Amino acid sequence: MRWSLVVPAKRLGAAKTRLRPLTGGPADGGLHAELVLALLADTVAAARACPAVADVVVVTDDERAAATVRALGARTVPDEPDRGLNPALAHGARTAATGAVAALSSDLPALRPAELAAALAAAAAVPQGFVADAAGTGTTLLAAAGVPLDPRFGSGSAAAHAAAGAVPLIGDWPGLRRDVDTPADLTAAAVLGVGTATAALLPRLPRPAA
Ligand SMILES: Nc1nc2c(ncn2[C@@H]2O[C@H](COP(=O)(O)OP(=O)(O)OP(=O)(O)O)[C@@H](O)[C@H]2O)c(=O)[nH]1
Ligand SMILES: C=C(OP(=O)(O)O)C(=O)O
Repeated sequence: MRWSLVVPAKRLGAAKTRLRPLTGGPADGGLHAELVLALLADTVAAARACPAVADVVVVTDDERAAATVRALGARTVPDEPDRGLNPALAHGARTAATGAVAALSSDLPALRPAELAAALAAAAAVPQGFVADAAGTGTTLLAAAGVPLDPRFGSGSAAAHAAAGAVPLIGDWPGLRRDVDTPADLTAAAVLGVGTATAALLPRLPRPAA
């Protein structure tokens, strides 16, 4: 089974505010936006390199993010209907080229194509499945095969997805589970090994995460 992946990306300057301490605050010369973009680029590059993935669609109104992910082979769609993360994911899912669709977090710089392939293979066995983040409370992948994607991302989304009938997918997928919300998360991702975009940025951070 091959999958369409939907990746959300709000405007770079507005995203991932918990990472702002890493780049020195609002007057950082655009470094925060570069960091958010690097996390997205490494996530999309790993997804595009996964043989189980037919199509990557990034839901964004950020022109720089759109140009970067298109250069990596992803498609983009506008950030509609402008009602937050879950409606944006549902909108992206409706444009999918396949009947198997998964929402993937945009902040997975340590993602490996092989672990994404393994998680999608596990997801193919159930109508809806999800991968919890490293903390166990959030979600990094929500997959739907033959049924509409029903995204419930946000605080406590692992429990919300389980309550909606999605099956927790279990496997040794540390890069897939390692989303980067905080400086400590970036350190943990660096220990696993991050993609080229994030690796190039780490030495430029005034307060290095790793
Ligand atoms: N396209 C799109 N992406 C969104 C939207 N809201 C959030 N996202 C993306 O979804 C991911 C998780 O979003 P949140 O959990 O709200 O995190 P965040 O606001 O980026 O980070 P913090 O400010 O640190 O809480 C990030 O990659 C965001 O870019 C939205 O309305 N549209
Ligand atoms: C939106 C979510 O994650 P985060 O805020 O960690 O990006 C989530 O885990 O559902």
